[in-house]
Amino acid sequence: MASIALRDVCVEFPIYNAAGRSLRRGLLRTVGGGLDGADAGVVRVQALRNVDLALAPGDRLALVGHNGAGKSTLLRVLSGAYEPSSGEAAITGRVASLLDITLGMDEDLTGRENIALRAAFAGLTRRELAERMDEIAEFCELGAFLDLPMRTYSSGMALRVAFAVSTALTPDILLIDELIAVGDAGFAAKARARIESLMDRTAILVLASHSAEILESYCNKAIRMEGGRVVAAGTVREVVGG
Ligand SMILES: Nc1ncnc2c1ncn2[C@@H]1O[C@H](COP(=O)(O)OP(=O)(O)OP(=O)(O)O)[C@@H](O)[C@H]1O
Repeated sequence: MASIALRDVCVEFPIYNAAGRSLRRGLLRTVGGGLDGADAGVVRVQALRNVDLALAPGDRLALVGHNGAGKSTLLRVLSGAYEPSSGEAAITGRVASLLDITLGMDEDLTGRENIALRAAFAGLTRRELAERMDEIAEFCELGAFLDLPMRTYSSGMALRVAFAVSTALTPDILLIDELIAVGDAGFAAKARARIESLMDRTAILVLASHSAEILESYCNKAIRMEGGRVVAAGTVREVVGG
């Protein structure tokens, strides 16, 4: 069964070449996170501080907070991309994350080869991939381009491939950092429908967004982050409005 349990999770990024006073002062004025400059020459950005979170099937969590509050860092901990610097993160279930979706695509491989590579990373078996390849290829609407190296693609074409494969499998846990429009108007409508269907089918959804309207339509609970901490939790209306 899908579940997320974070206990006292902290994530910090040590920055080793930030000894200069002006840089340090500059960093201290930044919008989010938190800084601990205790060690000589090392500034530590505290991206998450003592975060506790428990989610079960049926939970659709909205992540709210200003730029730099820690939302993306939290999503990356949930995706397994970041290990907590301290505390514990226990994530059970197959995770699909729509974060940095084009990251790791190899420009020298064809779109089809990149799909196979990404599918393998996402945990699809060869058989699952074989069953889904035609549908993924069709969804991209790239015709013969799918068998050309991705360096011949426009950025929108690369995004179509990344999006199609990232959304090809029903996950237990779905992580989304802003619902971005993918491609031109026609493709964007098709992409939104595909994400909505995925959101309906996943057991747990975590969605970070700056849009109250989007969060209210898709989520049933919310947390607000500030300086890497969870500062409020409740219904979407309470947290987004507060
Ligand atoms: N790789 C990194 N190295 C150093 N600091 C980082 C790194 N990633 C994030 N941070 C810092 O951690 C803090 C939280 O950043 P994060 O990206 O999680 O915020 P966010 O809430 O997602 O913001 P946004 O709404 O702008 O996407 C910020 O202060 C940011 O500068």
